[in-house]
Amino acid sequence: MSTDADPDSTLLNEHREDVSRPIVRLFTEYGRDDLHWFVVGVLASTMARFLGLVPPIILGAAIDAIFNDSAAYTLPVIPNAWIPATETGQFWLSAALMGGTMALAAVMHFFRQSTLNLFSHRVKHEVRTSSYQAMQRLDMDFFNEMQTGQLMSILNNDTNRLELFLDNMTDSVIQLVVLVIGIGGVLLWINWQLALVTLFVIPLAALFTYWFMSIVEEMYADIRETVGDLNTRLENNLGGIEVIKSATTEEFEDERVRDASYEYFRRDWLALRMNFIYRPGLQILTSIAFVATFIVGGLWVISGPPGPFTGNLSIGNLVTFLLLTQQLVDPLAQMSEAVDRYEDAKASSSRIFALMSIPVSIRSAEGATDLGDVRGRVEYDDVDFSYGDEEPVLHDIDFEVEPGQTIGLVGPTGAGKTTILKLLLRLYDVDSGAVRVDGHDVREVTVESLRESIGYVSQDPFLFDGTVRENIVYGAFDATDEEVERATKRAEAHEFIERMPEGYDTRVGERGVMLSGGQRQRICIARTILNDPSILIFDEATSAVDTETEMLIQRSLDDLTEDRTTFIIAHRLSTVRKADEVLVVEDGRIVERGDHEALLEEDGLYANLWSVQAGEMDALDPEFIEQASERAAMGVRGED
Ligand SMILES: Nc1ncnc2c1ncn2[C@@H]1O[C@H](COP(=O)(O)OP(=O)(O)OP(=O)(O)O)[C@@H](O)[C@H]1O
Repeated sequence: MSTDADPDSTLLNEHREDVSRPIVRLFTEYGRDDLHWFVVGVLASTMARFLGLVPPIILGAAIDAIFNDSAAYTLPVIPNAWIPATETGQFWLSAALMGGTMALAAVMHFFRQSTLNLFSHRVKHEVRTSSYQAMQRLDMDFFNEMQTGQLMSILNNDTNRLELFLDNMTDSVIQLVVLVIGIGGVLLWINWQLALVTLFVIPLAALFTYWFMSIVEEMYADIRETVGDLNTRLENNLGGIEVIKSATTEEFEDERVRDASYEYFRRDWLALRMNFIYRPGLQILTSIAFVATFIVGGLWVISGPPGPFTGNLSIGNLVTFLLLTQQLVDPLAQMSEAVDRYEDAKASSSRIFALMSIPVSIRSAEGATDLGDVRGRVEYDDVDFSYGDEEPVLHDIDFEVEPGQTIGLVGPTGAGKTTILKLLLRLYDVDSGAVRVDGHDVREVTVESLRESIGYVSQDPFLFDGTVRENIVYGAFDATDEEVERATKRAEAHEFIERMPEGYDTRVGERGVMLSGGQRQRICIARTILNDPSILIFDEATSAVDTETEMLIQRSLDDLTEDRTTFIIAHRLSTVRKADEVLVVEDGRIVERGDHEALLEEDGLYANLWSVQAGEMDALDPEFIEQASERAAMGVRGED
């Protein structure tokens, strides 16, 4: 995985552009199973909002009939026969109806909130687990390109944003739609002419919102990206805290974090500034509607219909109008938040769907069969390989290994040894040629059966946060205590584990930080032994243990490797001395091959490396010394 901040995660962006209607997909693909909760929530929310319209209507009727005595007491829906004849009766009916609808609205709000929250949390859970599943299956090329922080930001921040959106946005939209339709309907029914004065703001608010949305959409996508960059920087620094402290680069890192954080602040601020215009803008529009209704309605009540208006308007009607207009302010003002959340959620879900749509090229082919019992014959047939679009790293790799043989791979750093064996695990596919196991091209068998048959101890042993035991049984979860102990004894790990404060139950810390490099390696070797694979790969697996412990590990591994194909990558040549064949890799090619004795006789690169390690500096070929310093100067493979 890329550990340095590459601000432009092009791979994700390319796919993001192809994602269409992400919000619809959110509902159809992830909300489907819980849609009933959503429907209940929508109904409860709609009911609650409609019930909220009732008290102003009752109040208007009560003012005209009871307090002003200017009209008969009538209510929509309630039959006149049910209405008491006395003013006192009408008064108490009004109080009961207003109290009743408010209480019922509160119950509806309870259902609205609990069901919509349940729906949104479930969708969030589904989206998070699906995006993790999809991500885990992506090719290694993807992890090489993507920043860890970007990925964490998708799995965490983006899914959280969806929840926020589903929680609040649905409700805000319902509130807006119901209130606009409900209030609009009631106002038009009471007095359609005054209603036009009140409702003229609605299309203006819609236009204003459309304009706002078109501007902020890109801004939100930008913000999400900078959050990812900031996360990457923070994660890098926390992971490399030892390097920072020992190199005393705290100030340099302060500066880099400040830069990343400032970039986030800057883009966030740009979007916020738009909000500063949008929110007051909407507020002004709704206030204009309120004041216009008050002026026109007030004049109407005082001295009859003003200007082009006709007909009557009672005080009760005006009070209902003003109360309902006031109710319009809230949802319209909240619309900005809803739009914010919508844009946010759209950017987040398009990132999530983009991640899910990245094609996986390393997967089991259609109709691929399992490898079955592996004998361990391995064949590299004229293999060429390059990482992504970069320069080729391996050229014409061609060798065969018989079942049970032990093969050593040696050569300068960056020569391509690890890469050769990553092709056997099919972490990458060859550019040309083929890698075969027991005669089967690795691309034609299922990836699972291939990888299950291979045990890989990498040069960078990774332990999960958890106990020693949990790390050892990783992949062989049913192993018994006896089996675990047998494996750790073979890996020369049992004794040091026993000496730890809580033995096998000692926690190893994040990435195994509480253990030494050599202890981590031995635990990883034990894990591999326990998984009992047919083919073993030790990539610098004992580089961090002292020579004495390495000798002990090798001795106890001898019977393990005796009848299984084993690859050992080592810089310490004594590690591969007993190998059936040693492949000497230089600059992506196999330049020498043979057993230890034969290679010494050849007097080439291997013989020179051996002399270096044996301390026989005088025996070194001057040409070798010259080439070695060229390689060291270039840092890697000795490319020209
Ligand atoms: N994921 C990657 N993306 C791009 N290039 C890579 C990647 N991994 C390795 N390389 C490059 O491929 C070349 C071979 O690397 P590889 O790790 O196979 O060498 P190696 O012989 O195992 O080195 P070492 O002995 O230091 O472990 C190097 O030049 C390295 O920079």
